[in-house]
Amino acid sequence: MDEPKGSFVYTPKLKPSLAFELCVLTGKELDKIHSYFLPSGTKPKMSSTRTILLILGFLSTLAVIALIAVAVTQNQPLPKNIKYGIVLDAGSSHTNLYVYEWPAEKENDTGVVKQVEVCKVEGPGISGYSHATEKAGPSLEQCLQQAKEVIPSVQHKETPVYLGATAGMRLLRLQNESAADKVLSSVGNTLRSSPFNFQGARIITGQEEGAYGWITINYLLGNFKQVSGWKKLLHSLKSLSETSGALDLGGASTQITFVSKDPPSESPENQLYFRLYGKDYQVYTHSFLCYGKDQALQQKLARDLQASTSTPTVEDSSLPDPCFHKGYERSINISDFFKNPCTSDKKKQLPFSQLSIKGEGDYQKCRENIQNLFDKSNCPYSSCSFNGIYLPPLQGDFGAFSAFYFVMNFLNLTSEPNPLALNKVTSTIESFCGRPWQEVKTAYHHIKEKYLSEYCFSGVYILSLLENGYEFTENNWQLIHFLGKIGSSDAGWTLGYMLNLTNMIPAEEPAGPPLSYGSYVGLMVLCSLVLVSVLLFAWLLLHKPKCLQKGIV
Ligand SMILES: Nc1ccn([C@@H]2O[C@H](COP(=O)(O)OP(=O)(O)OP(=O)(O)O)[C@@H](O)[C@H]2O)c(=O)n1
Ligand SMILES: [Ca+2]
Repeated sequence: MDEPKGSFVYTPKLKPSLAFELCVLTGKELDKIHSYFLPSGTKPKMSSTRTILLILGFLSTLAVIALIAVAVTQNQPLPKNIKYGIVLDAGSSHTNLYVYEWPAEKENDTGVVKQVEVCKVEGPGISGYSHATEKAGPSLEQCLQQAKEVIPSVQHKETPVYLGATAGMRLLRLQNESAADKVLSSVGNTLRSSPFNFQGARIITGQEEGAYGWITINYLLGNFKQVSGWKKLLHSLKSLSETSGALDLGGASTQITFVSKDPPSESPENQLYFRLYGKDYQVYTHSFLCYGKDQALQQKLARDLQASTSTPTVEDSSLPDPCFHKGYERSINISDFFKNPCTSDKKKQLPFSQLSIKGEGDYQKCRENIQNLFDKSNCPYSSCSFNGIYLPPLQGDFGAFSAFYFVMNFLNLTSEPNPLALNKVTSTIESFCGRPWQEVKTAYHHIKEKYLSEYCFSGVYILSLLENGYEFTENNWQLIHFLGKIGSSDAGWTLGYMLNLTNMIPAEEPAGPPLSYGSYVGLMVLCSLVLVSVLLFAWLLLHKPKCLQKGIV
């Protein structure tokens, strides 16, 4: 087709509206179209109103496109400015270093901080350096080096580093305060001389350990999420169990933390009050020192020794133990054994310095044996867990982590999303304990002997702690979820500790834009589409194509 000439210059952009009219072309209409292309000087037949409308329509479409383009580009999230934080979990059995990262501009949102690195420090926990306190700090060097490689060097100086020590150091402080101080000062010196921003090395309380574990899992599960509009209404209708309880089992202590319904606490030392993202939480927590799985075993052995000193077996320095596999033997140094505050009250003069433990692999006897660790004889409150410690009625779901997870995961008992029934868990542990040590060792040769030899004891201990100690039953057992990680982050107290110390959890809901970025763009697109449709409709009304007039289409 020849290029149209003349004063009415054909604009290709008008083509779509013309094409629309070409639905039914009569001879008369073709003439009309031809008239658009008449040379200059020839008066086009199209009315001036229609021309104006066409131009207006075209301009509006352009405006809408421009509007969307501007909205999308102008409100694009800024390139990520990442911040980092380091927490060292100085546990009784070992130290872990965690590196967390989060986008700087979203500091107060929920669920934005995630773990990007974990480094297991070689050797024992820092409380294990009580005889060589100056070596505690240097033991952390290798993991600090790893953190230096993960975090960009320009950000080293601004990256906070915290060390929190738990039950191992609480015990060392009870046993030898000056050794505990020296260990803390050694690790403090090492961290101070690292390129990071040292924020302190201290022994955290059992209450803090419980509280920060609870904050960690609820933060990671998104239970503190800020909600608005109709979701807020739904949220307020939900029951109190919108947070998950936290069960933490370490080597030296264990913690239980959950939102309790009972308003006035009978035992104020177990009660914590939080205001997080504009919501109040009344949280029950308790930490049992000496009830971590390593110390519980020490307590059990001390009791067994005490009970059997009069029996001839102990004279030949060997002690049968139903919680170890048949054929397993372990030797224990008696003088070290009773220095521990968890066993010192059971101290006995024994005619030998080494005790040999001989496994029997008997679940029932082991269970009865362990049950004695939980004294249920006196309770000064309306309800107790054990040893006269207040426990309100259990409430909602629980996340069970650390050694709860390590042990249950080894025994294949962490099934999610459908947790196993209590009788299945019991029978699995019972049959595992009944397997001879040689068979277990061969089947799991890749697992450290220290861990492997104790999974029978630990499995029975976990059952006893949850069933006898906290009184979980077959009815609420499946509310316990054994979890190691949530997303990429380990479940534990460290994340909650850092969130708190960096003020990343606000008490009040931060004022944010009423709409999220996605909803904003969506709304813009919708409004624009409505506008275009209205314009198109108006144009159609004023310029009815023949096909519509005749009802052909
Ligand atoms: N794969 C693993 C890893 C650890 N463990 C055991 O789990 C316990 C340690 O649990 P952890 O939560 O790391 O305890 P700590 O933090 O060291 O101790 P605490 O919190 O009491 O200070 C130890 O008995 C350790 O032998 C295990 O059985 N299997
Ligand atoms: Ca721990």
